[in-house]
Amino acid sequence: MAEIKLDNISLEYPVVDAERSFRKALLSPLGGVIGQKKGARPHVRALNNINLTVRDGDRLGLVGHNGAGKTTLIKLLGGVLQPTTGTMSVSGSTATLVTQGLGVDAEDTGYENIKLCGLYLGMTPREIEAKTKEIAEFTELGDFLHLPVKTYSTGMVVRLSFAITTAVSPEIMIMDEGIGAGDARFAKKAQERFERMVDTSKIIVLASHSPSLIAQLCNKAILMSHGEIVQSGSVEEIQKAYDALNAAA
Ligand SMILES: Nc1ncnc2c1ncn2[C@@H]1O[C@H](COP(=O)(O)OP(=O)(O)OP(=O)(O)O)[C@@H](O)[C@H]1O
Repeated sequence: MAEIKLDNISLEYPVVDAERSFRKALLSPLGGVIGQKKGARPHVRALNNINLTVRDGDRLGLVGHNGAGKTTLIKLLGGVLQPTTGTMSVSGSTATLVTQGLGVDAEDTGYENIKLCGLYLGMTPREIEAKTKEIAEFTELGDFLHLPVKTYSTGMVVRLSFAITTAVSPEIMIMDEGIGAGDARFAKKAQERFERMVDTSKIIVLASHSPSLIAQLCNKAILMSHGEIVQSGSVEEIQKAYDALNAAA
């Protein structure tokens, strides 16, 4: 059984070189909570006292304003960030799908990137070897896969990173804004592959500003604001609450 459990999670980013902009930033209506303890560096409290349980069958959408803490929560769930306080447990194989920041290295060839990104995604070297041919075919990049990624167009990089990230079959999919899918023809076959991955996963957590993407992929949602969960419920309820929040702002 797959499960994610967060107990009283808070996460603070230390702010380096903040003295100059600190006062101005205090006035901002967006973002997390900026604070400074006596004698310590300023910090941004991006997540504040988060309690959340996500179970098998849950497809959870994260909704909220810029700087609400969605990406930070995604990075925490993906193991990229550690909480400052609180405890987190994740049971189930997890893949974090972000097009940007997947770790595609422009100096390396397509094939080298398949190996390296495969490792980031939690595949074993043996699994990567077994999947390389299929990933390569799916990209349709042919001999370009022997060349450094810096020789690719933007769409070619998207094809490569999409093919790699969707080669895994995780129990838990963590996603920021969905994943890009290249030109129209590639987008069609990418959609099918992505849907297969969604169907076979047990838990999805998706942060997005797109109401239609959330409605398409999620069966529940939480509304975040200033690093806190302010409401949880059905996708419809949360979209309504978010619209109301925006209308009041
Ligand atoms: N590396 C960092 N260093 C310092 N503060 C950061 C860093 N990354 C994010 N923050 C702060 O943490 C807070 C939450 O940011 P986060 O990126 O999680 O928000 P978000 O909800 O994903 O926003 P968006 O919708 O704009 O992507 C913001 O106040 C932001 O300024």
